Amino acid sequence: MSEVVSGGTSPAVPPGRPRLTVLSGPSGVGKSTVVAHMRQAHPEIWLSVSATTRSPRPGERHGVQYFFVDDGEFDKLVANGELLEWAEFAGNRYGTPRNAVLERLAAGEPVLLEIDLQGARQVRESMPEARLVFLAPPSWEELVRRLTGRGTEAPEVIERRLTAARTELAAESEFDHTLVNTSVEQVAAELLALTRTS
Ligand SMILES: Nc1nc2c(ncn2[C@@H]2O[C@H](COP(=O)(O)OP(=O)(O)O)[C@@H](O)[C@H]2O)c(=O)[nH]1
Ligand SMILES: Nc1ncnc2c1ncn2[C@@H]1O[C@H](COP(=O)(O)OP(=O)(O)O)[C@@H](O)[C@H]1O
Repeated sequence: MSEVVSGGTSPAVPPGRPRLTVLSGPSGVGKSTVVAHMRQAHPEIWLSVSATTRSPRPGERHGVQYFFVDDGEFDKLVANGELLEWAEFAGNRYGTPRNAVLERLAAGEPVLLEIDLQGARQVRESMPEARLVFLAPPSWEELVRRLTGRGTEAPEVIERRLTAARTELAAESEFDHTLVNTSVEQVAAELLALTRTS
């Protein structure tokens, strides 16, 4: 593939428009683990920080994993048009702050969104150039094992997430690519390649 070089000493930049990649997949499949692994080696892949009404898990910090907001604050974000997309998932609301994403894309940086199926569908509508990637578990049993083994949710919350997972798994064909999360290292490398190519 040919590369566009913008100047004598400038690094080569990938041709085409800056890439917006959306990663979705059922709760517990390993999205955060894979993204963290990829970004450890490639911090230049910018990950959008979403707003959510869910409570922080132990160790989660405001502005790092999420912007943790209450219902009233989320209502305002929606009313002011500040979210690129948003959805209710398993009893909480989640949304992508619009401006930060548009600024990064305008600066030519690769942007990654880690959002649910409903959000992915909204992005497909509003930004059809986005690349939609589905992260699938090796099996249903392994998904249950990972979600349960993470130990961050109560049994009834796990049940809600597994109910959502059935819907999400059924929608895999709507995505441009499917990656099966057997090996974190391998999937992180595949995801990196998808975020960088036009
Ligand atoms: N639509 C949408 N979904 C989001 C957003 N941020 C996170 N999610 C999704 O919400 C779901 C629940 O996220 P979370 O409570 O962090 O649980 P986890 O993904 O199991 O760790 C996951 O499918 C996330 O990808 C967002 O901004 N918009
Ligand atoms: N390839 C993998 N093999 C085994 N366990 C994994 C793998 N990827 C992730 N996990 C584990 O599965 C659990 C859920 O992963 P997490 O990244 O929190 O999922 P998600 O962000 O999709 O909800 C975590 O305990 C994580 O360590």
